[in-house]
Amino acid sequence: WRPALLMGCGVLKPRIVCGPLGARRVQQKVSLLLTMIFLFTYLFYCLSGSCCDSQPGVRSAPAGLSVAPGGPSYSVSLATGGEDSLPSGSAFGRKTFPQAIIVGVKKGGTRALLEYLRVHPDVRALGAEPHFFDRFYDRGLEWYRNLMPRTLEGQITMEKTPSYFVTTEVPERIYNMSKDIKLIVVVRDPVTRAISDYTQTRSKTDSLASFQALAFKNISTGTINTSWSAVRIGIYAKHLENWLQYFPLSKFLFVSGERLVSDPSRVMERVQDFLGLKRVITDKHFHFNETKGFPCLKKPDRSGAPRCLGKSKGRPHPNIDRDLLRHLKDFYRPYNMKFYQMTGQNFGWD
Ligand SMILES: Nc1ncnc2c1ncn2[C@@H]1O[C@H](COP(=O)(O)OS(=O)(=O)O)[C@@H](OP(=O)(O)O)[C@H]1O
Repeated sequence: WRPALLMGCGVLKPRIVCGPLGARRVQQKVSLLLTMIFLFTYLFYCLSGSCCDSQPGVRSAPAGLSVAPGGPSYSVSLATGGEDSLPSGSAFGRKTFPQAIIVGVKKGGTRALLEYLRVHPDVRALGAEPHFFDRFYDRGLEWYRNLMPRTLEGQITMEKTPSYFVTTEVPERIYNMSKDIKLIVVVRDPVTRAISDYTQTRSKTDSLASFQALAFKNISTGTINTSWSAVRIGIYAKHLENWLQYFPLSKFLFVSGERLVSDPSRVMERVQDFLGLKRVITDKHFHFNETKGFPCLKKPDRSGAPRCLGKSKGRPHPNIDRDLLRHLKDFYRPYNMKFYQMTGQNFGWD
C-alpha cells in the first residue's frame, strides 16, 4: 500500500487507478476542488456586494474629501468641504441614493446635526461632504451612489453638503434624482452666520480684509455688499424660493441652529420624527461642555469623555462694531420676515 499511497492512491478509494495515471487523476480532482472553492468564495463575495467596489472611482474621494479610517471623526477642515471619513461600511447591505440630505446652510450647525444623527442605528451617513450636486455632477449618478455607505433594510442613507442650499442648479438636479427626498436646512441668524463664515475664511487666509470692508460697499451710507458670499448666503428667503419651484414645503425640515446648541435633544426629536425614525437619540446622549460652550455627544457606555466637535467648530468670532451689526440686522430683517412667513416658523433673529 505504501507505494500506492505515494503514487496518489488512497486506502479508502480502492477503485482509483494506481501509478502515474492515478496520481494525475488525484491532482485533477484536487485542482477542480480548489477551483470550485475559489469560485464559490468569489460568488459569495460578489453576492454580498463587495466586488463592485473595485470599479474606477468608486472608493476614490472627490477633490477636497479627506479619507480617514472609519467611524465618525470630529477633525474637520471645512473650507474645501473635506472632513471626516468615508464610511468603513460592512460588506453587507446595498448602496442607495440618499433618502434625506442636509442641504444647508454653511456654518448653520450642519456638522453637529449630522454627527448627532449618526448615533442612530438606522442612519448611515457619508461623513465627508460629497459636493455632488454642485461640483461633481458631471461624474454621474452612479458615481454618487457608489460613494454612499451600505445600508440594510430599514436604514436610511444620508449626506450633508451645506452649499447645496445656495446653488441655483441643485434643486432641479436633486429633484431629477428623487422627488420624494427629505431635505433638512439648518438655519442660523444670518448676521452671526456671516461672521462665522468670515472667521473660517480668515483662519485660512493670510491678510484678509476686515469684516466691515468686505460686508459693506460703502460704510458711511451703510450699503451692504450683497455680492459677498458671506452676506448672500444669509438671504434664506431668496434661496428657498428657488427650491420651492421643485419641492413642496412638506419635504423640508428647517432646524434652528441656535436651538441645536441650546436644546439638542428636543431638536433631535423633531428631526427623528421628520425622518420617520424611532426616537433613539435623547437627552441621554448629550452633555453640555462648559469649556467649549457647546453640547458634546456622550459615549453610549459612559466610558471616557464625551465626544465634542473639533476646533474648527465653535471658533471665537471677532468683535464687530455695533453700528455695523445694526446695519446688517436691518438689511436682513425683511428677508428674515419673508423666510418666517414661507416656513411658518419664527426663528427669533429680530
Ligand atoms: N455641538 C457643537 N459643537 C460645535 N459647534 C457647534 C455645535 N453645534 C452647533 N455648532 C455650530 O456649528 C457651526 C458650524 O456650522 P457647520 O457645521 O454647518 O459648518 S460648515 O458649513 O460645515 O463649515 C459652528 O459655528 P462657529 O461657532 O462659528 O464655529 C457652531 O456655532
